[in-house]
Amino acid sequence: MPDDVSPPAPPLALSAVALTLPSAAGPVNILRGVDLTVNVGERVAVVGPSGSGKSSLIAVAAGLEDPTAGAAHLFGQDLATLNEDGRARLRRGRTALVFQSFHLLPNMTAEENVATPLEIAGADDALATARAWLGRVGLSARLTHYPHQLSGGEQQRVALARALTVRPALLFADEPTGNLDSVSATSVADLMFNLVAEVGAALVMVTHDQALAARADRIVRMADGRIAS
Ligand SMILES: Nc1ncnc2c1ncn2[C@@H]1O[C@H](COP(=O)(O)OP(=O)(O)OP(=O)(O)O)[C@@H](O)[C@H]1O
Repeated sequence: MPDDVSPPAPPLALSAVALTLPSAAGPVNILRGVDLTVNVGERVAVVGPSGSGKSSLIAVAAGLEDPTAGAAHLFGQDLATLNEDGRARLRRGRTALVFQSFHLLPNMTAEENVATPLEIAGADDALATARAWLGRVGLSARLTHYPHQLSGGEQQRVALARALTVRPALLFADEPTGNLDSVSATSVADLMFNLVAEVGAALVMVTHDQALAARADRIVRMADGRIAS
């Protein structure tokens, strides 16, 4: 390899990240010095007791919350050096989020939900691509159904299609199977791991499910706002 080809920046690098938020009872130290680097294509599970800061870590990593101290880099860019627009541009198309409670737009059909990020990205064939992705997640027969007409597992499969259709380099998933029965959870997890591998995305996944965590390349355990191991 020529000397001037440097390796790609890690999709995510957090260093000494602290997050303190105000509350009626005074400031709460939610994250207390988190160091975490996620490499290209790496799948990381974040586990730990309730309240240990797992969702807050995702919020900072995804640029939804500003760290009080420390630095968060996405694809080598320090988020602190970017304004709101710059962060949105950096995230758009390169990161995606899947939540426990699906977060589909209720007034849009399944295919419209999946097409939306493609339209925002300026794709010409957004609806056709959305339909193809819904086929990939086994929902060809549900294209024009609204979220309330879909089961939880189906809604999460729509959310996965919506997240991955833009072929992000980094997927955040916060309890992606937390609201699903065990059969749906397994099928959503299988799809998520297959699709993440196919698009070459790194994955940062918060979960209470030990079997799901065990499928990751690495498990990070949080306790009291820190990475314990
Ligand atoms: N906006 C906020 N203001 C004050 N405290 C907050 C805020 N958001 C979260 N917290 C507190 O920060 C701590 C960490 O919350 P977080 O949601 O990150 O934990 P978690 O590990 O994801 O928990 P769970 O597994 O229950 O979802 C909790 O004690 C929570 O009450």
